[in-house]
Amino acid sequence: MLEITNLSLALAVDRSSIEILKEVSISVAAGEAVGLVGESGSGKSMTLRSILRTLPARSTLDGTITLDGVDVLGLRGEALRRMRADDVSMIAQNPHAVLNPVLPVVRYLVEGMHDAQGLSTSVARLRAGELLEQVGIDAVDRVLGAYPHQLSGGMLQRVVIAGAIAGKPKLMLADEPTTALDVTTQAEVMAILDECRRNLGMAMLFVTHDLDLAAAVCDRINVMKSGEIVESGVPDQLRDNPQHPYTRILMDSRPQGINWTRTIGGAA
Ligand SMILES: Nc1ncnc2c1ncn2[C@@H]1O[C@H](COP(=O)(O)OP(=O)(O)OP(=O)(O)O)[C@@H](O)[C@H]1O
Repeated sequence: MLEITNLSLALAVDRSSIEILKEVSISVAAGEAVGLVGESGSGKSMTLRSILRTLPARSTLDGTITLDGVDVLGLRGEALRRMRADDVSMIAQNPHAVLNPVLPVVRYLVEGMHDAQGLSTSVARLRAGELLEQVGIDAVDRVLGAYPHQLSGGMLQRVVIAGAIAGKPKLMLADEPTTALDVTTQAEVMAILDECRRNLGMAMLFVTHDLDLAAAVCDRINVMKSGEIVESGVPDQLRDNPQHPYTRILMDSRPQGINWTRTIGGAA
């Protein structure tokens, strides 16, 4: 469904050009969860931003990105807006940066559904309640009426997930969606995201620096270093028999924290 082929990205900074991505190829089939794992600065977020076409100015892209055969890099205007509204959703690291701090949560969800799906306010309000239930929120009315600063990071990230699944997009881009949360909340939010994705049959490109977490939620994993994919494989293969020295380093430097495979249940 998503095919990224030989994607190279250069950014013009001052008078020079920095190579950010080098011949990156990643495929994600319908309903599949694919991981993109690597250290900070390796180019994971820039890969996601290339798909959404939200790169900084003065970026030069080479290669192709197709979504169900549609040339994403060729989309303009209304076609690009529709792709972002209907086909692809994004969950970023920090939910506080996503919601408007001076508006209650209900406005975020209702306006999102109004803009993307053309729902009336009353229908979108009902749907917002259903979506919050889907992401495991009990006190729906309290959360809908709350302002972002009145909610915990985990609760807010659930709201962002609710917004991201509202239009049942075919592809979810998740950029370290639990990194900004405390450890117990990370596990809860990750389990909700995984469950929603599976229930709706959505594909996901999942960015993390944590190989164990990627192994727990993904069917296949790509390891990225300095803008290049250095190894790809199914989770067991990468964990039990890593081929590239960098994958071995990632294995050896795994954070000792949550046992993700036990928490999520394991995709493989
Ligand atoms: N606006 C920008 N201008 C210039 N360079 C940038 C810009 N944004 C990112 N970069 C550079 O692009 C490279 C890749 O960054 P990217 O954010 O994709 O890394 P990442 O793997 O997602 O890291 P992290 O895990 O910290 O989010 C880095 O070297 C970064 O410094």
